[in-house]
Amino acid sequence: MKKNIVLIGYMGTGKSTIGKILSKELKMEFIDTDLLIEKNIKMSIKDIFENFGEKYFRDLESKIAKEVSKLNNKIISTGGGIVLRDENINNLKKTGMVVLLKANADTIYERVSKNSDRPLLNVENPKEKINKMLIERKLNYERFKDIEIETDNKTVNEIFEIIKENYFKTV
Ligand SMILES: Nc1ncnc2c1ncn2[C@@H]1O[C@H](COP(=O)(O)OP(=O)(O)OP(=O)(O)O)[C@@H](O)[C@H]1O
Ligand SMILES: O=C(O)C1=C[C@@H](O)[C@@H](O)[C@H](O)C1
Ligand SMILES: [Mg+2]
Repeated sequence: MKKNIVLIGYMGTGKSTIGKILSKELKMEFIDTDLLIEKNIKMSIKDIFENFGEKYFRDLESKIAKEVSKLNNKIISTGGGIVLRDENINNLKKTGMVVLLKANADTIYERVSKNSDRPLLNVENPKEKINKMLIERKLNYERFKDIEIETDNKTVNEIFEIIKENYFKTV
């Protein structure tokens, strides 16, 4: 029974992209908490935010975090705000190695600009919002990590290799 690999970090740091590679290469099932929420409620995250508000989304997210924490041998890519509630990340840490993916605001802005499906960044000045949120959330992201990776100047393959190496040291 192997530990999960749990990917945390701000939007656009590559959690879903790296998660899929880890899943394929390590032959561990891939779970994306954002996708799981959308599948369960049959609604996009954008529509959940618009129709029911952020609190409703966060409650769904906490429920999912608790559920997936019961699993083993999975690659779990999380929503960027999973660290906003201690209970979520405490649950995930029990069965998983927590990998924090980091990127600076310019890199994030460039990466998320390709896709406008992120309700919290649907504002007049997304770059300013990214900067503000990175500062507000810094401690939440840092507190629970087992390892952290700066992704700005790394290819997805380099990031994969770092996670793999660390993972096999711990299991
Ligand atoms: N190391 C990298 N180098 C270059 N591009 C990257 C890297 N990692 C991710 N990307 C690109 O950045 C974009 C965002 O990546 P991804 O969707 O995986 O982020 P995320 O952390 O899952 O975001 P969210 O929290 O919003 O779900 C994608 O277009 C992806 O191809
Ligand atoms: O950083 C956040 O708060 C979010 C990140 C996305 O993954 C989604 O979970 C949602 O758009 C909220
Ligand atoms: Mg994602």
